[in-house]
Amino acid sequence: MSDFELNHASGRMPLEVTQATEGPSGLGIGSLLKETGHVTLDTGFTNTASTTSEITYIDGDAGILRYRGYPIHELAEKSSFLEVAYLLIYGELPTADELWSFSDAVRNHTLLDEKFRAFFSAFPRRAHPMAVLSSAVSALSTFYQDSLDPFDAEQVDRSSIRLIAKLPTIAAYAYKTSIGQPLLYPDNSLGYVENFLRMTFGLPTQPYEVDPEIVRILDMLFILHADHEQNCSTSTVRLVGSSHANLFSSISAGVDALFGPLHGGANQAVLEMLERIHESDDNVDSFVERVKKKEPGVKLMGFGHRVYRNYDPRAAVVKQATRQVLDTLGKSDPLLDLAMRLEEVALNDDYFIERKLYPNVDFYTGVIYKAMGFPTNAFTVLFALGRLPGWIAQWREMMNDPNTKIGRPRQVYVGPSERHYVDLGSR
Ligand SMILES: CC(=O)SCCNC(=O)CCNC(=O)[C@H](O)C(C)(C)COP(=O)(O)OP(=O)(O)OC[C@H]1O[C@@H](n2cnc3c(N)ncnc32)[C@H](O)[C@@H]1OP(=O)(O)O
Ligand SMILES: O=C([O-])CC(=O)C(=O)O
Repeated sequence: MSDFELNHASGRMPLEVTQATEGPSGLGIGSLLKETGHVTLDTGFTNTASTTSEITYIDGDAGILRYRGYPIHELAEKSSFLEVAYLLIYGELPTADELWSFSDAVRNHTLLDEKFRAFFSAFPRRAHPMAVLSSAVSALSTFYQDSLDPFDAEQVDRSSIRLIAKLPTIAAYAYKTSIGQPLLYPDNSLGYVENFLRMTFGLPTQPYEVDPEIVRILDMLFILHADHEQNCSTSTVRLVGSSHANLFSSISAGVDALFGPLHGGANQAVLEMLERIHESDDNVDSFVERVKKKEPGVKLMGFGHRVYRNYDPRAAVVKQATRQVLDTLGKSDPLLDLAMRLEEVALNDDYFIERKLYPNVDFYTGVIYKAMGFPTNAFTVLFALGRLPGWIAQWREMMNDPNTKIGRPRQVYVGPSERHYVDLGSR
């Protein structure tokens, strides 16, 4: 019997606690418990690795991000989203033939079952698109019962392709339903992003035209979002998958985790924050003062990151792209000037400097999505479309790792010690 079990059996406080930074190095939690009787308390996993991984490398102090070894700015400049999806999932850049086959497989699966289309009209008009997306992804498993075995490589490949192919269709249909417009079938003569934009903004009676520069920039934004190692949603995908839940269920859980404003939902929250500042008497300086006073609910959204203690390399690329999109569309947006002013004030203020708070990937994306015509509540869906290959790659890596165990953190119990039931009449 281990110390831990003895403690429990005697009814004393069950666990001694070791701070994450002080625990003996090189021991997994199982062995840590066996050898020391101590468990690591690390709320928020600030210093606990949940896995080894070959997919994404981040050096948060140096502002470095690489997918499978390739620097993010090279991929953003030279690659395409489907190529990056292949790289993340299979570990190598595809040859021309491999990319063609992969893209062709995706093209062949963009359609949703007719019965599935009816699903969208069941939601209330004002349903948040992330809630619709998560439900719809979960529901995919009911249509594709032939590809749910997490240990059958061919089935996993089929589910991966289906997800990548159908997510844009689902996202577009969630939007169309919310504004009461008819759903368009995918047009598989178009590229991945153009097809998505057409299903989102096109009308059955009119030809759809979009500037290729807008397509390129949205494709690049998807690349920038495609993976970020063990973030909240990816860890959720892994945790759910660790119980051997199928890929659709695991990804649906990832969508839910992404929804929150501290994670992917920050892109929506940033735009709402900018609009509130713009429409109110609050100017940038007084808003920043309120943030620093930590008024309840007042944060500089789109700032701060658990891993980056230096500028998020993606934020720099997004900032530059914001200007390009506005120029391409011949638009201006006072919210961009406001965001730049907020950034300047924050980056010169001791509160943010001491805490190493910089703009993250979500700070500028909202201004771009707004200029492209997306409603604010659709922004996080765009993040999900980008993050999908990363979720899939991480889930597959975990399933193929012989060391994977069901994810099951321990706790430090701080409730009452044993006490005895008191009859209702005596309380
Ligand atoms: C895609 C992504 O998920 S990127 C992140 C998107 N989220 C956001 O933009 C929301 C705003 N940012 C945040 O809430 C946080 O910075 C997070 C969630 C991203 C990271 O959280 P953590 O790593 O747990 O950092 P934590 O919340 O402990 O912050 C450290 C300190 O900086 C402060 N801080 C962190 N972010 C912010 C912010 N955006 N505005 C004001 N203060 C902040 C905290 O209040 C804390 O101050 P303290 O030391 O005085 O208590
Ligand atoms: O890594 C994180 O904690 C958040 C995230 O997903 C990202 O920045 O893309």
